[in-house]
Amino acid sequence: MRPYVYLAAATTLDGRIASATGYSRLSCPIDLRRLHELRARVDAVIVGANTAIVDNPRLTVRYVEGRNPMRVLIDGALKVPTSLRMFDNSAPTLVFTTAKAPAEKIVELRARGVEVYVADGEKVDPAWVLSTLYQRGVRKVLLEGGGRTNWEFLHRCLVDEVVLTITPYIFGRGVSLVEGEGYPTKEDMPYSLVLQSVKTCECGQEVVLTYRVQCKK
Ligand SMILES: NC(=O)C1=CN([C@@H]2O[C@H](COP(=O)(O)OP(=O)(O)OC[C@H]3O[C@@H](n4cnc5c(N)ncnc54)[C@H](O)[C@@H]3O)[C@@H](O)[C@H]2O)C=CC1
Ligand SMILES: Nc1nc(O)c(N)c(N[C@@H]2O[C@H](COP(=O)(O)O)[C@@H](O)[C@H]2O)n1
Repeated sequence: MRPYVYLAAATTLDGRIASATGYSRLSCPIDLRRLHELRARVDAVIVGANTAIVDNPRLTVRYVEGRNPMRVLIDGALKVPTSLRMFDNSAPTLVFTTAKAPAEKIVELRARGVEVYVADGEKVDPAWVLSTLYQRGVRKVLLEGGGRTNWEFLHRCLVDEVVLTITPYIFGRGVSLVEGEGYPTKEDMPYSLVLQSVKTCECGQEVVLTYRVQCKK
């Protein structure tokens, strides 16, 4: 069993979630409130190591009333600094890593109240992350990127809904919504995307698309 998984992101018109320099502040304030409403509705929010390093996110609920979700970091080599804001104790925080992680970093994080799970293999299996969260009572998860982590979940059909805000920018280069090995044709995609809703943001410049992800298997 696994939780229901939302993938949320803001992209430019050319599908980037960040510029080549890592700049990613795309959403308008109204869209950020929508994101925080979603955070308040889920039990856990997941990010990958690069997002944690580049954005140093808090991953808390601040722009609306609501409880903070559990924060989950996936970082196979545990390359993030232990000074990240997400380790500040303002919400329960879990790290999924592998035996490649420096032992002293694991000790330090555990001493600071962060729960660290160490996978057996070379990589962290996203299905294992989700089943572990489910066993802990997590029923809804928000995947907040970045591109590589989005691929890791989408490629395995572990996302149920994509909530995408299209913003009026074009970067030309940078990090795409999904960064993986890719598919040669649309037929090779292991899932179909079914449009659920199209909403113009109250700011008048952004469009929020919601797609259901249907696994082909
Ligand atoms: N505009 C938006 O909505 C958002 C933008 N971003 C941007 O995305 C960029 C980062 O994206 P990416 O570079 O694609 O990196 P990412 O944030 O997806 O992190 C990838 C890293 O996470 C770890 N990781 C992920 N899955 C793993 C697995 N299964 N096993 C082991 N380790 C795993 C690895 O260290 C991997 O190198 C940042 O610039 C950030 O600002 C991130 C989230 C939302
Ligand atoms: N939905 C969305 N829109 C944007 O414009 C964004 N930049 C992001 N980024 C995500 O939010 C995290 C920052 O969270 P805090 O404000 O620090 O709580 C960032 O790391 C991305 O996961 N998302």
